[in-house]
Amino acid sequence: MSTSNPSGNVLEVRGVSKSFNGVHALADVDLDVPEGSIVGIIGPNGAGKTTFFNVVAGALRPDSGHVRLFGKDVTGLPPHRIAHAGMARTFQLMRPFGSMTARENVVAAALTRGGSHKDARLAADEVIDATGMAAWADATSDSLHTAALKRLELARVLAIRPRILLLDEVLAGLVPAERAPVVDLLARLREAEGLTLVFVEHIMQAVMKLSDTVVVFDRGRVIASGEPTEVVADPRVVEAYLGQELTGA
Ligand SMILES: Nc1ncnc2c1ncn2[C@@H]1O[C@H](COP(=O)(O)OP(=O)(O)OP(=O)(O)O)[C@@H](O)[C@H]1O
Repeated sequence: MSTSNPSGNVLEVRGVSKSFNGVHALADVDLDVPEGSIVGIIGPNGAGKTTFFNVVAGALRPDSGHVRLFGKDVTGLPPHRIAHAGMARTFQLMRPFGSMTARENVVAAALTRGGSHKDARLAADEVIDATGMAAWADATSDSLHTAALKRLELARVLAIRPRILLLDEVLAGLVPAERAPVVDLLARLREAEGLTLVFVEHIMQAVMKLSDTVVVFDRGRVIASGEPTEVVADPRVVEAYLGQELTGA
């Protein structure tokens, strides 16, 4: 798929709405994600953040609106077609193959890019090192604790070598000492490989550190968007989200 997209945006979302039984999970959402940028999405529980990822990644068809990826309209395409175009995502609930080792799960992800088993094993070794999984990479996935599963989920999507990555709360369940290496890795991948990243996160330290742009969802709408320091000072954002969240972050 071409990168010669005149807008310079990897992802463009226009007027996307999605309702469930009359509940507006998304209401007329617009979002631009420039190539190589990091966009942090925040908002209270039920604001529509996961629904947004589901629509963008093809798991849900929007009721109206459009999603463009690398300049091409991908609205309503199935997830595998969108993945093939260069987008990968993580899930809040991780679904590794439990009887396989962590390493085998990462190799399986790398194989989805095509190429040989040998290439997939090399790619897996690289992300296993980068995500700090080496010590337990040969444990079966169903024996892993939450922090390890989070790392595995991240390694799995990185092994796919996406051009744009959607991360849904990859830091939740990690203690602060475990979060820093993941945040550093994401920053490095953007610098080294030009990875474009859109991430949903409640850990505000990470949001402030990583994001070029912070987008705030509330009741299905984007209520603020802009530079991190400006957005967190916006009274609407404090009222909708940060007032309660900052005390617990
Ligand atoms: N499959 C579904 N069926 C019915 N309602 C749904 C479904 N998915 C989401 N919703 C509703 O849509 C709204 C947005 O939910 P969503 O999970 O997108 O929010 P969120 O911002 O990701 O929340 P959280 O931070 O808790 O993950 C909520 O009211 C939720 O109950």
